[in-house]
Amino acid sequence: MAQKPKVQAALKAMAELGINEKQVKPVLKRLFKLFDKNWELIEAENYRVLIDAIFDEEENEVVEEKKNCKNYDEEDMEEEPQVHHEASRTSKRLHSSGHESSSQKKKSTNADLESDMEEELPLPHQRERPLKRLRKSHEGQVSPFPNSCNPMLGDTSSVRPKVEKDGLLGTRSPQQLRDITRSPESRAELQQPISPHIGNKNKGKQPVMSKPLAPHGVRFKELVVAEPGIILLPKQNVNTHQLLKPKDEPFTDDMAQDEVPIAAILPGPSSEENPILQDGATVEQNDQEHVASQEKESTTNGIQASYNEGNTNSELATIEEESPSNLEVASSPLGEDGSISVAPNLDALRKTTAWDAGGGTKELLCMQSFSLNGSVSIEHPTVVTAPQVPRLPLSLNGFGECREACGRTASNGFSGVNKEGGLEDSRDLVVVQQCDLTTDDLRAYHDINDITKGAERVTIPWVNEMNSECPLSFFYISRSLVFRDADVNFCLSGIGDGDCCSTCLGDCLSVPARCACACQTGGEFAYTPEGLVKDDFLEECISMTRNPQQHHPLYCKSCPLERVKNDDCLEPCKGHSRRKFIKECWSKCGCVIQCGNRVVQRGINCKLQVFFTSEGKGWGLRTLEDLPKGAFVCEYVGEVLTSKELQERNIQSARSGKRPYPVLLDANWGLKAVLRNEEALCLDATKYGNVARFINHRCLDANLVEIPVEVETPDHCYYHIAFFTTRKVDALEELNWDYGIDFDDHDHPVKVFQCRCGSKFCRNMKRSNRSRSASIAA
Ligand SMILES: C[S@@+](CC[C@H](N)C(=O)[O-])C[C@H]1O[C@@H](n2cnc3c(N)ncnc32)[C@H](O)[C@@H]1O
Repeated sequence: MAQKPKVQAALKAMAELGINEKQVKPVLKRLFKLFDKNWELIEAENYRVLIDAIFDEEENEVVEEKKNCKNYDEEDMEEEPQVHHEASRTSKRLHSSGHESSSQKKKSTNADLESDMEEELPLPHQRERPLKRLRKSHEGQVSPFPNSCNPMLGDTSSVRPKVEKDGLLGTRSPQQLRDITRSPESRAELQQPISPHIGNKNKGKQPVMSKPLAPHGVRFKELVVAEPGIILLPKQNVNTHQLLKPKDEPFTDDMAQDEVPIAAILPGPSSEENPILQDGATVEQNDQEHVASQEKESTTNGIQASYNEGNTNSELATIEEESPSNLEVASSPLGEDGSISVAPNLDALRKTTAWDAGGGTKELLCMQSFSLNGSVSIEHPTVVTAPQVPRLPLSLNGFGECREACGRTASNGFSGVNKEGGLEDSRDLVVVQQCDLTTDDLRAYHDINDITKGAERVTIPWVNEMNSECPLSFFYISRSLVFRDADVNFCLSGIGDGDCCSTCLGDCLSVPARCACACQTGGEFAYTPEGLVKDDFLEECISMTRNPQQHHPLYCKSCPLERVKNDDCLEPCKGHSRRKFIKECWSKCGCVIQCGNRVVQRGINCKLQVFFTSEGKGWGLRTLEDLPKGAFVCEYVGEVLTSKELQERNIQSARSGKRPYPVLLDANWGLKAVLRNEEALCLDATKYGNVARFINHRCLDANLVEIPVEVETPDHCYYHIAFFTTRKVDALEELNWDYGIDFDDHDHPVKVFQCRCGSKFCRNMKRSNRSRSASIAA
C-alpha cells in the first residue's frame, strides 16, 4: 500500500536525520493517535514533536534494556536515573492526557498509518540509536561542563544542554542536524563507544562527557570535575613532577601506584602561609621552595612540628645561642654540674618527673631557616616558658643533614606526640632536668651500638667496663654548624682558580703534573695514595705542635681573644702556633669524588669506640683496629663560634661551673693585620659535636696530631681540624691529642684540669711538682 504523502514526508525528513523508518513509524503512529490525526502539530517546527518522541522512545528502550540486563556497568547505573527522569519529563510534556506505554502502540485508530506501520519492529537491542549519538554529538558542541549529576556542583541543570526542555534539536533545521550528523567530528564520535567506560575508575562519582579535544590533546570527555576549581584528568602514567596536587585531591583507591591523575587546579585562596606558632613565634623560611620540598609538617594536638629530612645542599648550618638566662642544653659529659640537659624521647623518660616537669619548665624552640646559598640556619633555640615538657631539635647531622625537628611547642608545651601518646620518632628529644635522668635513661639515650645515631659512615659503639655511668647527652653532628655570627661563606665564587683544580680529571694523586691544589701544599699533595698523610708533612705538623716556639708563633696586633674581654687595658697577644694546612680538592675541582686528595671530607672510616677510662679522665676514645702512622681518624666537629660568642659562653660556663670544649681556629691569626671578631672563630663541641669530643688530652707525645684542613673556604678563617695518627696506634689504644693547654694560664678558653695523661712530658705534672717544691720551700 502506498504511503500517504504526509507520512512519506515525515519519514523522509527523519531519514535525512539518519533515522530509519522502523524507528519512525511506531512513534509517528502514536503521535497520530495522540494528536487526533492533526498533522500540523506533528509537522510543526520541522517535526520537532516527532523527533523528541522518537528520542524519548529510544531512551525508554535503553532504560528497559538496562533493566533487563543484569550485567550493566556502574556508569549505566549512574546514568539511568537521569535519563529516565528526562524521558519522563518529555513524556509529560507530550502527553498532556496521560502517558501511553509502548504496549499500547499497536492500538491504532488510523488504518492507513497502521497498515503503513505494521511492519515487524526490530528488537530494541538490534536497533541503531542515531538520536542518542546525534544528541551526544550535538551536546559536545554546547557546553564542555554539563554536570548535572555532580553532587559537588549542586543543581547544574541550568548549564546542562536540555535537549527536550530547551528545544535544542528543534531549534535547528534538519539540514543543520544533517550537517552535524555528517560532519567528520560527528562521524568520528559515532564510531566511539556510546558510554565511555571510565565509570569503573570514577565509580560513578563524576560525570564524563564526550567532548571535543581539550588543550593538551585531552578530550573533554576525559575531564572529571572533582571539586569546584579542580578538574581531574583520567589516570595515566605521568611524570609526577608534572603533578599539581591539591591538598585534598580525591585520589581513588583503585589507582595503581604508578598511575596518578593530572589535576589542574584553578587559582584559589592560598590555604597555608608561614606557620605561626601558638606562642607567636614564626618559623623563618628564607628559601620557601627549598623548604616546601624538604620540610615535613605534622600537626598533633594542634602543634606543628617541622623537621627537615634528608639531605640538603647546604654546607653549614647556623645555630644561635640561647640568651644567658636560657637553660643549658647539654652539660659537661663529666657530669660536673646539675644543669638541664637534653635527652631523647624515650619511654623511660615519660615516666620520670621530666614529663611531669609541669609549670614553668623552660622550653627550647629552635628556628630553622635556609639561606639562599642553601646553608641551614638553626636560629635561636629560644627558651620559652610553658607548662609541660617540650621537644627539641635532635641531632644535627652535619652538612645538609639537619634532621632535627625544630620543636615548635604549643600552649600545652607538647609536640610530636602521636595519638596513642607515643612518640613519633625515637630520635626526638625532650628537655629534662639532668638530675632527673637516671642511668637507665642515659643508657637508652645513647645507642650503645652507635653513639653517632647513624650520622657517620661507620658505627661507633660505647662501652663502660668501669662502672654504670653512661655518656651524658649532646647533639651528635658529623659536620660543624655555624652558631650565629661566624663569618663563614661557602661561596663557589669565593674560590679562585688558584684555589681549585677545575681542569683536573680523575684522581689528582695519580697525575704527575702538579695541580693548583697540590701547589697549595708546596707542590706536593699531603696524602699518599693510601690516604695517609705523607711522613715528612706529618713530621713537620707534629713538630709545629710540639715545639711551637721553634716555628715562630704568630702574634696578633690586636688579638681577638683579648679584645673581647672588655678589659680596660688590652693585653698583648700571647701568640698562636704556626700551622701547616692540608688543601683538599672540593666541589670546584674537576677531579672525581674518589680523588685521593679528598680524605677528611669523606668522614670517619676507622673502627672506633667510646669507652670509660680507668685513669679518672672520664670518657675517652679508642681505636678497635691497628692504625698506621698518618691515618685520618676524625675531625673536631662543633658549633662555629666567633671569639665574642666564645667569650660569652665562657662567662656563662664560669657561672655554671661547666667546662666548655672549645678549640680555636687560630691558624691564621696574626697573619692578617686585624681580624674582625666574626672572622676569629672557634669550634665548641659542648652541646653539638662529634666523637672527637671524647678525645682526652695528652701532653706532648699524643698519638694524634691536629692538622688544619682547607676544604671549602680558602681564606683560612674557617677550616677543618683533622686528627691524624702521629705513629702506628695499636688496637684498643686510647686516642689522645695535646690540647695545647698552658696549665698556668687560667685565662685560656680551655679550662685547666688536673691532668692525668700519664705522659712523662706532662706539663701539669711539672707544674704540680713546681708547686710542691714551692710550698716545701716556703
Ligand atoms: C673534650 S673532653 C674529653 C672527654 C671527657 N673525658 C669526657 O668524659 O667527656 C675534655 C675533658 O676531659 C677531661 N680530660 C681530658 N683530658 C684529661 C686528662 N689528661 N686528665 C684529666 N682529665 C682530662 C677534662 O675534664 C676535660 O675538661
